[in-house]
Amino acid sequence: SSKYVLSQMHPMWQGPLAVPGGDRQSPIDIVVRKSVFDSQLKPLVTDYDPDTCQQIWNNGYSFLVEYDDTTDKSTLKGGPLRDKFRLCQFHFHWGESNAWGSEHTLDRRLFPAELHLVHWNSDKYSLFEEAVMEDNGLAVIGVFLKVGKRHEGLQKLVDALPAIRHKDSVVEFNRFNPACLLPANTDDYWTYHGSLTTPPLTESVSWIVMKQHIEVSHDQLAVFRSLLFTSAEEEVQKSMVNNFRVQQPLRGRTVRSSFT
Ligand SMILES: NS(=O)(=O)c1ccc(NC(=O)NCCO)cc1
Ligand SMILES: [Zn+2]
Repeated sequence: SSKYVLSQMHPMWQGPLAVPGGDRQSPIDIVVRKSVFDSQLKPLVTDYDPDTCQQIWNNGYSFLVEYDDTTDKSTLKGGPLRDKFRLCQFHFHWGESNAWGSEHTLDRRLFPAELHLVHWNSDKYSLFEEAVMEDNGLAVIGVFLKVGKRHEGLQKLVDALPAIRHKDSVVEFNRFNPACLLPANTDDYWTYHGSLTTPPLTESVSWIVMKQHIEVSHDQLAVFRSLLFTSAEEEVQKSMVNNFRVQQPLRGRTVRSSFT
């Protein structure tokens, strides 16, 4: 209806936000031929307990599926990581069209969306809020989405989205195993040191970007775009689209690959 202003550029995304001394900002363009194979990189080991899934909510930037991270029940280790990391939430970034939407790019190639599984170092810290301030306090797995066949595992999440259309809406969400959103091959990835891609943009993230994408249907992605940036009370509603940050300078960082 006319009440909904389509794909208003959300103020937060206009241009790269300068971060004082920000020389390891994310996202970046991964120049595949410039990535360096590192034989020391191990396969990722994820061990997610679907019973730790708690709620799904619209935080005004994306929608988050939050996990109980008070114990080591849903964890990530291996890969480039020395410690054990606890899953706290996952979310996505997407465009208003299938032509763009991802945060990272591969040789400048944009994907329609990108999944982020957010973990914090539970060997060293006792809370996300502590870990987010520390070098390598966080580990985020990035998975590219392409439009194709319907993703059966995603559908349970898609069906919950109409209930959290507006900013700050929350619904209970249980028994979802995020492993179903990982690609078949999780041995091949790129990794680099970077930052959160939304405020506070802290430079505490070991990024692990999967080489293999997952496929979701056009209709499933359209439901992501039916979410709103705005709360129910606001006069003008803004479609939640283009919630990605622009690529940031590499500043001499090396992107390592786990595969040749
Ligand atoms: N897009 S991103 O870099 O993966 C990212 C992850 C977590 C956050 N912040 C966060 O998780 N805050 C506290 C609990 O939600 C912000 C950005
Ligand atoms: Zn993200």
